[in-house]
Amino acid sequence: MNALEIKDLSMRAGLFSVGKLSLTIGEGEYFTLMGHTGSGKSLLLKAVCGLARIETGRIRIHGEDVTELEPRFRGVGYVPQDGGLFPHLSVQRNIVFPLIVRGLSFDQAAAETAEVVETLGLTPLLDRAIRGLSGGERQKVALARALACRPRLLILDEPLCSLDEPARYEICTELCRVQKRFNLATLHVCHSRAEAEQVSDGVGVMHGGQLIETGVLKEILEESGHEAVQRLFNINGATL
Ligand SMILES: Nc1ncnc2c1ncn2[C@@H]1O[C@H](COP(=O)(O)OP(=O)(O)OP(=O)(O)O)[C@@H](O)[C@H]1O
Repeated sequence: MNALEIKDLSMRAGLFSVGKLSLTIGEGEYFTLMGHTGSGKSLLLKAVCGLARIETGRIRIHGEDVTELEPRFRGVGYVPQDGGLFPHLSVQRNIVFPLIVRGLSFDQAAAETAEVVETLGLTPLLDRAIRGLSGGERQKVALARALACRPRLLILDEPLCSLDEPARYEICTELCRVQKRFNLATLHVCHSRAEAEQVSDGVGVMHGGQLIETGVLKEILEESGHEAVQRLFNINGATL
């Protein structure tokens, strides 16, 4: 069974429109969504999370039609572009937050998230304030919070854009490890070819609200005839 199936999705935001767009992500697959700024990547992620209204189409997660479901019932772990952490709460309070909202006590939520905290090496940081954390540490906390509810699908919107190359490489390695550990299908928006090469099983390229390429990155780089793809990856001297 596929982890995510998007069929004939269309949506609007102001003057911008997306679609009709179809995309399938397999069980345990790490799928990276790329494209120039303003091509509709974040809108698509928000539609899958249930945070943006769609006009047509269906969204299925592990076979269940979630098109009409509220975000909290979709089983999606979402890391937004800015991480979305609560600055006034400690690291641990941030991580357990989604479980507290669902009615668990703090102790239950702490026990439930212990494995994720341990896997991401966050135990020494649990009592720290968000304010003093490095960019990489914040990204790990945001990731732990997204994993807290044991999602069926992980969605990451440019989670590493504020990091320098070594930190990005380290977190990418960590991401891959966690993703494989939990066999979690992942949809990850990124702008970095190096990042996409490091983590992806499959890649999609968006342009003007359309998904213009999907497949293995190496083949897209070698074979795509789309000018927008060639510009995105600076192929044949085409520049951004
Ligand atoms: N609420 C909104 N109202 C009006 N226009 C919107 C709204 N949300 C998004 N848009 C427009 O839709 C287009 C696509 O936005 P989106 O955030 O999906 O781009 P993106 O591909 O994620 O870009 P980036 O890589 O810069 O994050 C943009 O032109 C944006 O200005």
